[in-house]
Parts: sequence; C-alpha cells; structure tokens
Amino acid sequence: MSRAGSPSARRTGLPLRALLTGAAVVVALALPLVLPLFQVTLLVNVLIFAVVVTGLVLLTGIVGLTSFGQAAFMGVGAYTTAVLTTQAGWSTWLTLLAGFGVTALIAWLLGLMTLRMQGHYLPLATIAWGISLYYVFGNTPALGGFTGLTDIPPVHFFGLSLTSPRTFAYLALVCLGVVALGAQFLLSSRVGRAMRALRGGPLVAEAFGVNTFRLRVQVFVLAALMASLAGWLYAHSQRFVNPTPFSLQAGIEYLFMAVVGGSQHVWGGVLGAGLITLLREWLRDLLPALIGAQGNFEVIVFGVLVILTLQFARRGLWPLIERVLPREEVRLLPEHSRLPERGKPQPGTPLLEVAHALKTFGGLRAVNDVSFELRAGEILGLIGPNGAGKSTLFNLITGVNPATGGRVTFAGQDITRASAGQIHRLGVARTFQHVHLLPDLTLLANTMMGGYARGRAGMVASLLHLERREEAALQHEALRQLERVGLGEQAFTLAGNLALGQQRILEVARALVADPTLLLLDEPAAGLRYGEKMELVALLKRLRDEGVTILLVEHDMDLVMNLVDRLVVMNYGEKLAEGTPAEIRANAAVREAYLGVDMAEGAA
Ligand SMILES: Nc1ncnc2c1ncn2[C@@H]1O[C@H](COP(=O)(O)OP(=O)(O)OP(=O)(O)O)[C@@H](O)[C@H]1O
Repeated sequence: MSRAGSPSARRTGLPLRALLTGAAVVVALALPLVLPLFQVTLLVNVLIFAVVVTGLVLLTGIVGLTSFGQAAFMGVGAYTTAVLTTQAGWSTWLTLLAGFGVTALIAWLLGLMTLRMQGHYLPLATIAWGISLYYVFGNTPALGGFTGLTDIPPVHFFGLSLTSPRTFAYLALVCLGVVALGAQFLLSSRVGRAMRALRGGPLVAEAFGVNTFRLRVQVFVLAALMASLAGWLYAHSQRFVNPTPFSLQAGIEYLFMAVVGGSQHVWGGVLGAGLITLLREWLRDLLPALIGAQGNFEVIVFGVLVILTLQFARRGLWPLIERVLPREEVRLLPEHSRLPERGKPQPGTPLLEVAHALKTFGGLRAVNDVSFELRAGEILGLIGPNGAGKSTLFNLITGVNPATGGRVTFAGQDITRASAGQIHRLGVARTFQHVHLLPDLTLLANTMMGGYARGRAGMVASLLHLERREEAALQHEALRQLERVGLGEQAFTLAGNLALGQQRILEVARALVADPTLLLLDEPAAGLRYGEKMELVALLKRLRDEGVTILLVEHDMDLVMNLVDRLVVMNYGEKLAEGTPAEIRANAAVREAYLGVDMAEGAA
C-alpha cells in the first residue's frame, strides 16, 4: 500500500476536538475570576485533588496497582514544606523540591519492598503504610502532633504573594495542567504502552523486553511525586497542616474519585475529583437538613455511588463523555530516520538448539530430555497430544519458566537461564496462546508495543515528549509491519473491533516490529474459522519466503501439515519423533500417540 494512501491522511474530527479543548482551557482560566470566593476555594481543592488522582490514574487505572496510600504521600509533601518553611525559613519553591526528594526516597523504598507483591497483598500493603505515615504525622511532636503546624507562609511568585484563593487557583491550574499534560504525553509514549501492557500481567510486557519491576517502581514513585506536589499546594493554600487530610479515608476517597471519573483516563481523574468534591460539599449541607441530624452522611452516598458506577459504568464516567466527543486526532509523525535492524543469519545455519531439556514440576517430568535443532529460514512445528509438554517447552525457550536441566542455545548464546526480556532482546519475538492485545488502543499502538526493545526513551523523556524522533521511527516501522501482514488499512481502528483471526495476525505484526530472528507462535490457529486459518497459513508461508524463521506450537493438524518444513512430536514430555510432515505421517509411534486422529487425512 502506498504511503500516500496510508491511514496517516485521516485526521478525524481534529478542528472540533481542538476547539473544545481550547474552550475548556478558556473556561478554566476564567473561573477563578468569575466565581464567588467560596467557590474559588472549592475550585482550588478540586484542582489539588485532581493532581493526586492523576497519579492514581497512572498507577491504578493504567498499570493496575491499587493504592490506598496516595494521601499519605500528599502528607509527606505537605509536611516537608510546612516544616522547612516554618522552622527553617526555606523558600517555598525550594521546599517543593525538598518534598519531591523526601517523597521519592520514601516511595522508592516502599516500592522496592512491596511492589513484588501480587493480588490483594499490594493494596493491603498500601493500607499498612498509609496508616503508618498518618500516625507518624500525628505522633511526631516536631510535626505538631494531631494539632498540626500553622503559619505556613504563602507561595511568592515574582514578588506576588499568592494569599488569595483567586491567585492561588492559577498556581493550582498550572500545576494540574503540567501534571495532566505530562501524563498524557507519557501515555502516548513507549513507556506508556509498556505501562498499559503491565495491566494484563507481567508475562506480556516482559516478552517485549520490559523490566516490569523497575517500571512498576518508576510509576509508583511518579504517582507519589504527583501526590507530593498536591500536598505542597494544599499546605500553601490552607496555610496550615494536620494529619486528617492525609489519612487512609482520604486515600480511599482519591480512589473513589478515580473510579467514578474513569481511572484509565487522565481527564477521567480530573472529572472524578471535581464531581466528588462538589458532591461532598452539596451533600454536607443537604443531607443533615433532610435527615435532621448531624453526621458524615455523604460518605454513605459515595459508597453507593461507587457501587453503582462499578455496576453500570465500570470504566467510570469519562468514557461515556468520550463517546460523544469527536475522536482524537490521529497523528503520524514525520519519519526522520529508521530504526536500526539486526543482522540476520544465513538460511540453513543452526539458530536454536535445545539439548537434553528437562523441566520438572515436583515429581512430574513435563519436559524430559528433549533435544532438537531449528535452522534459520525454516518453519518447525512442535506438536503432541494434550499434556505432552509443548507449552512447557515453549516456556523454556521464551524464558517464562527456566529449565531444570539441559541447555538452550539461541544464535550461539546460552539462554537456558536468561529472562524473557533478555531472550527477546537477542531476537526472539512471540505471540500468545490467548491473545494479549490492548483493545482500547489502535492497531498501530498495539503493534508499536512490539518495538519496545528497539527504543531507548525512558520515563523523563516520555513525560516531556522528548522522544518524538524515536516514536516517529517506531510508528512508521509498525505501519510497515501492519501493511506487511495486510492490516495497514485498519491501522487507526481499535484492536478490540477485530475478529479473532485478525487479532492473531495483529499479534504477528506486533512480533515482527521487534525485528526478530526467530518468531515463536503459541497455538496461532486456536479458535480460528477455516477461512481465518487459511489466511494465517498464507501469511506465515509468505513470511518464511521473506526469510523469517518460525517455531510454532499447534494443535491443528491440517494447518501444521500444510505449513511446516519439519516437525518435532512430543508425548508424555519426551520427543517421540522428528522429521518432515511426510515422515511424521508415516511414523507408527506418532499415529499411536494420536489415537483417533487420522494424520494422512489431516494432511489431505
Ligand atoms: N506450572 C505447572 N505446575 C505443575 N504442572 C504443570 C505446570 N505446567 C504444566 N504442568 C504439567 O506438565 C504437563 C505438560 O503440560 P503442557 O501444558 O506443557 O502440555 P501441552 O502439550 O502444552 O498440553 P496442551 O496441548 O493441552 O496445552 C502436564 O501434565 C501439565 O499438567
């Protein structure tokens, strides 16, 4: 497909969306001037809370790490500036940096200790340190105990003292603008795609070379820094601090805001902060008057609201708004340079060698003394009845589960003990038995995920959008691979709209973006219709003709016999046979293992 006719030309709804964004900015800038003073104070709170919730969107909504402890990090920022300004006379701008330093250190240490935890252990850990920090604030005399610290000086900006809520609102607006823009930049970057992939579990992200633990810690620290900034703003807007706004209950409320607004969208977090804060104020007046008694009745309403949201709008309110907004601009950056490509081995040279591979689970030998070789340029099929050990062997080769014994060599390097990411970086790319795509992202963005290991941009460059050259090269490479597999025309549609067959082909394109020497396919035909299987076979044959080496685990005998150059057959963890499809068809032991499957018929 020619580049001129490529989807880059589509710019869906750009003027209207830009116009709406511009109008929202103008309204936001006008609000502090036109609203009554009480409401401006409320607006300042909304903006401050939105900064914390933006961090939660990244941490919980995108990466999937639920944290109840963000309010505590807000407290670290608030108390750092409170102590250093009131007791050491530091400038408020310097204390902002100091707050970042202290928060980053605490978050990094807590992250190192807790972020390896899975499931409900991590949220429990965040509750634990959320409570701990609250009591540190309340029980430390130097921090004013539960009474807190007063007389915090205002922020000065070029001689202007930001004592009035009206002027302070602009500082809070700028802070939220910077944080929200940075978060948006991050999410549309290489690191952002890796963050999204993390949500589906570490397996996928690691297969693309992401150091998942390091990324989790980085996002955790980033979200804590956003909370710290909010704490700094809070301290200087209120001019006093005490532990209450940084309690576990506040941490839970920030989560409510994210969930109600839409925890996977930056603007969802802002919407949630606004809605919950305004609703709280309104209900605080309304409910006691209605019920005729004093009490925190609004918290009960919030609980019901969250349950209703989870029931009827699981992804929050922002996606409902997004549905009526014009679609976001599709941006294909101009390509200045291409990504470097790795040298490919000569066809016929040994590429992958599995020697006496052994994998035991307790007393079970799931892979027992299996040896075979894969040569560059061929398609090798790994087949066997259910439970034969194919997936286990696949996992040994891809580094998902290390071997108990034996040796696996790829391109001359011993990868027996290498991690999934290290193996990927050597030139092995894979697809998954159960498709792992990001359905809300375009085909292009999904495909770009496969090129993670070919990029270098880190968290800071991504936050500042300094990685555009690299991003452009990746975009164009991804588009080339989509065109190569026949999905170029749909590059800007959402992956979730594809039929399963196309999703599997998309996974192949994503793997190809890694510029692999070896492509590993885990049951690529599972769940496909006949026509889809034929398309897949045609694609894989074309790739083989282009020099791509392929190893596939597959159940579908038709597909395997018509596609591969050679086969390795496994049974009860052992290698039963190896040879061309014709040799395997004629093998009596293989026929025996496949009782009921007529292999000759399968090939026909
Ligand atoms: N993590 C594990 N812990 C314990 N046993 C396991 C584990 N993974 C696999 N096994 C066992 O190892 C054996 C081989 O399983 P494996 O999934 O590799 O077979 P397979 O050939 O891929 O089967 P299928 O075609 O059904 O996917 C099976 O007996 C399985 O129960």
